[in-house]
Amino acid sequence: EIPLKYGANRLGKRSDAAMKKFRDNRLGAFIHWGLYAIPGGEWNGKMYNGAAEWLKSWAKVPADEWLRLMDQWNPEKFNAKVWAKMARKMGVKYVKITTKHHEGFCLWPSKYSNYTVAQTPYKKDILGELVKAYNDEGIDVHFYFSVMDWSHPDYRYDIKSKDDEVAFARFLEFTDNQLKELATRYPTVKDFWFDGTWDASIKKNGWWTAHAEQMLKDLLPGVTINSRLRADDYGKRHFDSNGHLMGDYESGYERRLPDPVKDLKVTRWDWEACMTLPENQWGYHKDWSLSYVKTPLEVLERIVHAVSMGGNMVVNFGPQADGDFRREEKEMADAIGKWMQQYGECIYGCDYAGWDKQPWGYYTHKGKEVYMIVFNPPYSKHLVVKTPKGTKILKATVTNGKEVAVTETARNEYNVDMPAKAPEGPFVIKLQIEENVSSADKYRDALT
Ligand SMILES: COc1ccc([C@@H]2N[C@@H](C)[C@@H](O)[C@H]2O)cc1
Repeated sequence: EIPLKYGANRLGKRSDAAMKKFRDNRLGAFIHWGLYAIPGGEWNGKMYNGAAEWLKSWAKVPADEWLRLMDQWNPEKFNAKVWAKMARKMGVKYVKITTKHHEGFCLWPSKYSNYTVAQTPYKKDILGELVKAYNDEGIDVHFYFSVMDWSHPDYRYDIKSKDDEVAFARFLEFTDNQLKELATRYPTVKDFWFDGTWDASIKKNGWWTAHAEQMLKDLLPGVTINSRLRADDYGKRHFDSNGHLMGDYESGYERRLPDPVKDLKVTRWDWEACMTLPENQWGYHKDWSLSYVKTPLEVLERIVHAVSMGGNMVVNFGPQADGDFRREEKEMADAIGKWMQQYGECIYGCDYAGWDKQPWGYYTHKGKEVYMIVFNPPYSKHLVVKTPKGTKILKATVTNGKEVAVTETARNEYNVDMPAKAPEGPFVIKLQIEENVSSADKYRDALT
């Protein structure tokens, strides 16, 4: 292996209680909220169909002009308790909040910046209100933090001169100060999800990313840090130059998921995916007709898909400038929450089952049970299940308790019957299994 000073500082999954809680949570929500919610994708009468939180970039708005949006920041409908109830009803176990996105506007009254809620008509500490409200509902809070900061004169995309070096060193100190401020003002925070770390300036300062991870872990024992923060001695990101995952979980699955057959390598480490409802929009965009908007069923399938491969899923919400949510997002939270109410046991605390993927849906696993989550019921009315060598199915029950017949059809192959009355939407069959059964079977392999 290549000797590294700033590579992975641990091999394999973390096994401590804090990481177990991160993993068992499984379902989270993202909140992307900042000045970008005010223009909502439109600038000087022109609608931009790129990500609304990137409007400053698309419309080439100078930082001082963009930050004047602060004068309009006064979300009169904002009520952290209402947000927290919506999250609880959706069944999310954690919420990731944009403390500061690329624009540099801080949802907390940072003393290291003039671009914070304290300098707006709203004045109050939005982040503090949200942390308390979510925690009061038993929901963990994670912080999204963008290292790239378009408001800061010392940010550099690359380091090409001594001046760049000096300015960027000041910028990294500013960033350290903000991170320490977040960790000390909000000590119940459970995770930092770094973004805006792809530029050459960061890749040339891999040491700092290792230092930032360690600094937060010293301040908040147990806190989790995403791989996207990290660059090693040679600028390699997420996985170091020896191929080892840096940080505590992989955070590369943004608006995409690993293939359930070809990408089974992801089951070897912890990972968390995040997704949007319209294709590109994380921040509030006033016109969702510009791209396809996923249905609750399509969101649900992505949640189950992630958990079936040992990952977490974070579903994004982009609140309006007034502090309320758009109708589509309220309906999404309701629909997902209803399903999680009935079938959440196949998500929370569950992991990859290690069984071959079948066309009817996904497996998850917890303790001695394997769950079948059926999205595509077959005309045959039989759900084909192939178990690993030595594993037998003892019993199959629909989560309402009714048993369904299980017929062994070949070695380690079964037909699990669809329930007589197929439920309206995706449903769950719970399998009781016995492992390491060594039984001589009546089957002969074909000689070919
Ligand atoms: C240049 O491509 C992107 C796309 C999205 C992002 C940010 N990551 C997501 C989690 C959102 O915060 C989005 O703004 C950054 C760069």
